[in-house]
Amino acid sequence: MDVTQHGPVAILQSTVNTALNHPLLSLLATLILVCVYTRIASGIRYSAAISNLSQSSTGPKTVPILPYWIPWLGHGISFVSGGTSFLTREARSLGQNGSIYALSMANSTHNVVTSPSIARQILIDRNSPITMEPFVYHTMKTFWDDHGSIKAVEPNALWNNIHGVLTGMLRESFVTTAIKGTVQRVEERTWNLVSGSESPVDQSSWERLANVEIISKGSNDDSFVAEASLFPLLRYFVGNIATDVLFGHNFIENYPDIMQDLFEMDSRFNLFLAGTPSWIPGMASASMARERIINAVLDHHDAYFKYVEGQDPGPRWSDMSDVSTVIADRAIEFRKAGSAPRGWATGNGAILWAMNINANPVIFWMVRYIYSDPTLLEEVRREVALYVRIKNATDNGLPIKEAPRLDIDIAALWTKCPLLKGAFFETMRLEAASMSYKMVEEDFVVTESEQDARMLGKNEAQSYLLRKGELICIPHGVHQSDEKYFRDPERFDPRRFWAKDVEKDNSGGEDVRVEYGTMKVWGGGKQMCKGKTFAEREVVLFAAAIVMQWDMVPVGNGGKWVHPGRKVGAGAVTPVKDVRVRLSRREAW
Ligand code: HEM
Repeated sequence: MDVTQHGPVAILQSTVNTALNHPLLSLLATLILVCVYTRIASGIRYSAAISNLSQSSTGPKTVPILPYWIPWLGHGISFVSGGTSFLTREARSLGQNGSIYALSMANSTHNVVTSPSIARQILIDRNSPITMEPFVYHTMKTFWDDHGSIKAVEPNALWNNIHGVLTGMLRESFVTTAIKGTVQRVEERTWNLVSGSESPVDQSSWERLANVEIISKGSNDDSFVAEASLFPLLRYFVGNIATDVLFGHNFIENYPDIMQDLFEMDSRFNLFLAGTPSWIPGMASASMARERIINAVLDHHDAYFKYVEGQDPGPRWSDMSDVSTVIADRAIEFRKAGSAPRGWATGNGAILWAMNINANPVIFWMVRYIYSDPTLLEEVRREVALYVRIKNATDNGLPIKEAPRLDIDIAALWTKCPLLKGAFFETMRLEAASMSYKMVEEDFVVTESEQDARMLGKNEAQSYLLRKGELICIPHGVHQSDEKYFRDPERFDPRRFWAKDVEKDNSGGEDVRVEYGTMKVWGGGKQMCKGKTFAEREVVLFAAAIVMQWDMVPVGNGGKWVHPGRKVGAGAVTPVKDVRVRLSRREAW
């Protein structure tokens, strides 16, 4: 048909006919048109917001939403797949306007804050009208599949009594007991991080998961050389002790594979959060692991309730006296609030998860960084030698002697070892790209500091309006890798966080202060990391013990330590490549 002869009606009719004859092609064309329209409309809106930012009018500015192609979903795919790397790229490409920008995802606005002064105002200022509650409900529903049991708990009981127990984790009473138990286990077990047993049957779970292989048996029982995959070795060694400290030794004995399930479930964190159903390929194994964790915690709590009521919880739970106060008190508060069992199982499972997803990889990275620099290794060993000693067991007169153990002064490791502490802070800067997520409860204005504005090359500080119902995402890793704040950001510098007056210090290190500065790796506000005080001691404890007890060199790469790449997840990054190392025990120093 010659449409030029028949006008607009004929054109429309012809289009409809073509669409009916080629439905798939038409659908595709419509989708492309919708995406192009979305990109143009969001681009125009973005340009208007940017030009408004550059005008010197007073009053708060609108946060520019980056342009996007796909309606409703917006930046969702890039965010889920790229995480902090994607957010960093966008922030850097915005130059002067990079202190705060917004993404559109699932039809809501997510304000991404990269300026440390705005982050501080949101996290620390108690008057900021922000909440994390919707995000917690969402995480419990999608990641933990709580069947709505957390939402069903009366809010006052949930946010005051049950959540309030977590605040106790920051108190000395919790930290002292939990750290004392951790120190004791590290003192006893570091000797057998690699036991020397060749058969997997005699090896511990972390040795089996790290594929420990004995390379040379040595001249006596203790001196051997072994190869292991360092990341699983440390992740599971730490996880085993941490779980024991949190849930008690019966739990880890009854559920020795719980850590594997936890990390399996965690490997799909972003996909769970995006609402991906468990029948989608690749999700089944993580969903089954989640169900096993929930059932394990249910079993544990069932026994614990019997134990506190003076009933017999059965032979598998013969000693529940070492369940930590945080798990015990929360279980009891959940029950008092009338929660369904799935509520306390997922709620306390989440504590186990929070305890292991950051600290364990951080310990791996810290150990790797220290060994990869022979001078640093030597300096750290010299610094901690007084506080991590080796004690031979007293002769019991039997043919099989008890293994030597460490004797660790944890208080001194934290207060008198600035190099160790500095290496910990620097490891977190590079490898713990944590994220704080909040929701705005009322419209409010945030303002960057003059100093942050200058850092971005602006003449004056700017204020931004955040609107009720919008979300705030603070990706701490974007700031932690910003060369404006951390010179030569890719370089590992264990003295970077030493306070400025260190040059005047003549004490040989003891009086050096190590400060977080603008780094807010623990988040902040009501939902700040409750494990902070514990984790600070835990990380330096494990790192110091391993560094003193073991020698290690990498296998492959010509014996050089090569960065294994970063896999982004919910917590600290994990290595992309296997880090295979050769270990031998140090028996004296
Ligand atoms: C290096 C290790 C760790 C890092 C970097 C870290 C970081 C974080 C961050 C960024 C948050 C969210 C804060 C926010 O949204 O503002 C958080 C929450 C939390 N962390 Fe940690 N964490 C670590 C270790 C631990 C450990 C060892 C425990 C347990 C003993 C723990 C328990 C928790 C809990 C319970 C929450 C939730 C707090 C709440 O909802 O009130 N964390 N952590």
